[in-house]
Amino acid sequence: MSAEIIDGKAFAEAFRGRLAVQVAAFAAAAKRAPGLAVVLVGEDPASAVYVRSKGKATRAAGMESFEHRLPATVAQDELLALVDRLNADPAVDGILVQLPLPGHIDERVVITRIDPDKDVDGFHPVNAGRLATGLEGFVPCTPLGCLMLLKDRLGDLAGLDAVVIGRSNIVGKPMAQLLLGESCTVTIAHSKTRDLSSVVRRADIVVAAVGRPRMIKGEWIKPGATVIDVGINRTEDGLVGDVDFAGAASVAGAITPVPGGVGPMTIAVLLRNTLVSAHRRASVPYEKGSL
Ligand SMILES: Nc1nc(=O)c2c([nH]1)NC[C@@H]1CN(c3ccc(C(=O)N[C@@H](CCC(=O)O)C(=O)O)cc3)C=[N+]21
Ligand SMILES: [Mg+2]
Repeated sequence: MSAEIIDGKAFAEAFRGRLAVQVAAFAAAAKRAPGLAVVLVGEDPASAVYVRSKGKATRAAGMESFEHRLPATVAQDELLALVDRLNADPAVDGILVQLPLPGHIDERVVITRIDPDKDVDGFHPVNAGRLATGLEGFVPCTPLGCLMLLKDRLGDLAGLDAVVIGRSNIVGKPMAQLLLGESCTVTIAHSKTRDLSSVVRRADIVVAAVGRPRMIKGEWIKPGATVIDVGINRTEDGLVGDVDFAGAASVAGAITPVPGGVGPMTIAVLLRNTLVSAHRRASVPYEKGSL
């Protein structure tokens, strides 16, 4: 084992500590705390765990957490009506509707109903368009968390070869946009990519977001590369990533573990996006780059 282990959990904790200070400064200026509304539909146990830990982290940072639980059988119109109320609520700076939603609900319709300026997940097409065209908006939490870890380790990313494996709207596509914005040479690989091992082998930065346990092999990794594992796969041997960790750690320069890598960053960035939203909505200025 030669790779440095990137401690996302420690990084996220330190970041949340700095955020709490900035939340207090916002609250003093605006005479209110930033507010995050989280909507959970149904009783999926994994989703319930995430929503609970989001609520805890929100309160620990000094923000207000508004939690809404709806039964799995709720009508789409009822969910949309809740989104409308949250859009109109001045105490709510950020809205997160936990995905996946039950099969009878069209996720695109729900996401598109969220006010783009409260869409702290960055899933609304308006925010995807803003990211793609370099406008200010909200960037999805997981890819932004990955970028923070990469910049912390590598500094300037300009000119580096980056491969993103996975093309979802939530991780792969926004991750590729962010890396392009940092002037990386970006390749997006996916299930139809031919000779994936050769594509991965030329990368200085590998971001794995495919959702297949241990799919990315150590022999594919260029010696010294930085490997970011977004995978959260529940298997018989517990939680594992999309990367064969033991194999990759013997060749990579640095690698994120699962758990304790990208996951905790996702929640920290959610709080960060909510604080940014509060600043914008209350017209309280903040120092660029401080958040
Ligand atoms: N609208 C919406 N926004 C989301 O951001 C969203 C979502 N829906 N649906 C589900 C996924 C998943 N997700 C995670 C957040 C934190 C960890 C996390 O903190 N993981 C820890 C512990 C994991 C564990 O022990 O289960 C770790 O990786 O170390 C993981 C996954 C956010 N998601
Ligand atoms: Mg659905």
